Amino acid sequence: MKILTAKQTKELDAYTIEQDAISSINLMERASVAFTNWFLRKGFSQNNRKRPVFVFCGLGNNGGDGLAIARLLLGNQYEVTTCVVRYAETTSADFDQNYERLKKKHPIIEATEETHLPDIPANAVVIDALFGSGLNRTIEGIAAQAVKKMNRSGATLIAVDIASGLLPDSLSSGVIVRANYTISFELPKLALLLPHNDKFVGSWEAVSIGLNQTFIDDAPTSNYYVNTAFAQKIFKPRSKFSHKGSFGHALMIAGSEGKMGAAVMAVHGGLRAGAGLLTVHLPTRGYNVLQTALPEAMVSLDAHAQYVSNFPSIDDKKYSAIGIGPGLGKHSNTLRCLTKLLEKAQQPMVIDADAINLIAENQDKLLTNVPEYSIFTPHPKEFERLVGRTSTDYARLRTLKAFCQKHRVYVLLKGAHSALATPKGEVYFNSTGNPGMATAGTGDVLTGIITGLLSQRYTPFEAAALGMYVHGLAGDFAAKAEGQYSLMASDIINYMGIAFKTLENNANHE
Ligand SMILES: NC(=O)C1=CN([C@@H]2O[C@H](COP(=O)(O)OP(=O)(O)OC[C@H]3O[C@@H](n4cnc5c(N)ncnc54)[C@H](O)[C@@H]3O)[C@@H](O)[C@H]2O)[C@H](O)CC1
Ligand SMILES: [K+]
Repeated sequence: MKILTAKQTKELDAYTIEQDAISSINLMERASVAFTNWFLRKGFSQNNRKRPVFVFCGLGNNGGDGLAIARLLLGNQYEVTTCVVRYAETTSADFDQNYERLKKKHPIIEATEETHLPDIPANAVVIDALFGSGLNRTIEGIAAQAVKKMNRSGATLIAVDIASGLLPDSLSSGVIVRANYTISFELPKLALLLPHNDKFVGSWEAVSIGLNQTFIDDAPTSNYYVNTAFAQKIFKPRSKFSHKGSFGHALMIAGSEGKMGAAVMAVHGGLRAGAGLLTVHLPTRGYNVLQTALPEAMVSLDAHAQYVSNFPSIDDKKYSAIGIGPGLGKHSNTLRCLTKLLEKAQQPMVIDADAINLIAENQDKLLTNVPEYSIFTPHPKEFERLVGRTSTDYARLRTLKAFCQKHRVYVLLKGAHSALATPKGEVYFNSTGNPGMATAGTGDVLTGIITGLLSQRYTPFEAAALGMYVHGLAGDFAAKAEGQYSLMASDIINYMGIAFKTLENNANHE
């Protein structure tokens, strides 16, 4: 799914009106109906009574949506208080039409100064329709006072399209609505996916309003959203005649004294992701642990007991994918081993954890030897070690894209909505996952999954995108069953089967 800019969204809106024989007022009605349907599904009742609804409207089309939504909710027997915040003289034509329609049957509060703003009880549901994608500067005056009042109310705040004050695709400042929910029209906006905006976005959903698909398909963008449909397209179901040789042989180089569990997690992830064969290379002291935990894996033993200091021959292309990093440690011999491996390796690798840290600490020597199209899987701290500090989410995205373009690698920056950047400078944001997954070992599982997929001849991009999606989906299933608090990395492994099965089932029904 594509993520478009505010400017493109406006063009998309206009194109749909022109091409699809729908008037802008009817498109507004569609958007308002889509919002209201979502609202009605949620219900927003307390003790079997509908909670009071307060709608705050601006003067543009976002405000027009608010007026239409107020009308639709009145029709569904909600008790609605509507307030138009008169921060300027001019109003949009579609705002005017919806204003007249609503005013005929419902009183509208006009707020030109703070004392006019209605008091909001804490049990209310507030619909924020002050500004949408047309916002182009910080909010001031009576509109800012309205935002502050909403934020102070303790009520549930729902943003129409986007929280007022939040710019869709650039850095925002000033007062911003702290929404609990955001209902974005048609496509997600970049701002919804960035960590620092979480408090303004809440949980969000994109609802379809039937905007023109040809325009969307043709629109240039470098930002994408990896949803189920996207992952489904990448997923390859197995054919009847496949055998374990069809799914490659993965090599995982991992583990050090006290961190052998990381190797176990990674290997487990790789096997559950369907690697035909998997050899793990690890320090001798990890042998019993590994073979006991995972008899399905083969083991290549290092020359050293406590850390990795060498690696098995990769000359004969025996391994269709190599992953390195989980629990590796940063011993000087391990650094020497990684240096040699990078010199030798001809194929893209999956590079995680201490392998990233070692590369970060020895950039001049190591970075140029990383095989093209390798996949780095850093968490934000590891990424910072690699590229330095960045001051905002937008600056970090720019740095991420530039790093991938310069070194011709993929970087999967982990977090809520993990961001997979490509050598072309595109970014693919993940749709799956939950805060329960911020716990020990989940990154090792991800490295294993991606290595396992890479070994089955998914391209590096496909392996990374599908891997991050399935990892998050398994985490979501695990959280549903076990709750987010107690979720452990091994739960993700346990739910990987169900995650893959959803893709298998859908593929079979196509
Ligand atoms: N995208 C779609 O296909 C549809 C979108 N709809 C809704 O329309 C809004 C966008 O509406 P627009 O009139 O362009 O802008 P806003 O309502 O967000 O803002 C109004 C107006 O206010 C001016 N302005 C901007 N920033 C400020 C500020 N800080 N202070 C004062 N005034 C400001 C500016 O001139 C804006 O134009 C979209 O979000 C959807 O909710 C349609 O209903 C359906 C299709
Ligand atoms: K809004």
